Amino acid sequence: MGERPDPRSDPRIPERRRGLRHAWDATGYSLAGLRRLSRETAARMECLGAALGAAALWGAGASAVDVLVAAILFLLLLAVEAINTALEVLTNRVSPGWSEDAKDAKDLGSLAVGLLILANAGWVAAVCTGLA
Ligand SMILES: Nc1ncnc2c1ncn2[C@@H]1O[C@H](COP(=O)(O)OP(=O)(O)OP(=O)(O)O)[C@@H](O)[C@H]1O
Repeated sequence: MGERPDPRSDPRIPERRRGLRHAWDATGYSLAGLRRLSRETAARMECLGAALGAAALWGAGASAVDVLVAAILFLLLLAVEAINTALEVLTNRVSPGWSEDAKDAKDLGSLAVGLLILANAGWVAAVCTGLA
């Protein structure tokens, strides 16, 4: 069996640095991820939903704690959407044709996002109706 080429020898992959420089680099990579996520229609729709939810919470006179919980749930949704997008990108790369595994991977990622959308909508509905 032939040896695999070391991907780190590709000059487009930045070298790993240590300490504060590592944290600085990681922040840059996260911002690059945010730019990539902003190209996803689903992420844009979720931001629109968050804006509508914020308006509903404001109209219902939600407390600061209610708004904090809603904000944390929304950040969790964006985080899972980012991981789902990464999963889709990798799935398309590994399995460009139809496969049961690709279907499972994408459907499960979709389920994770769907559950968090339910949690977000449920929380806003509970606050607005006085249940929470
Ligand atoms: N390679 C594949 N093999 C089998 N089924 C697939 C494959 N690609 C997609 N699917 C099926 O099609 C569905 C939609 O896939 P798609 O890639 O369009 O994702 P999506 O959830 O619409 O993503 P997005 O709209 O965020 O890009 C998947 O959930 C899966 O059921």
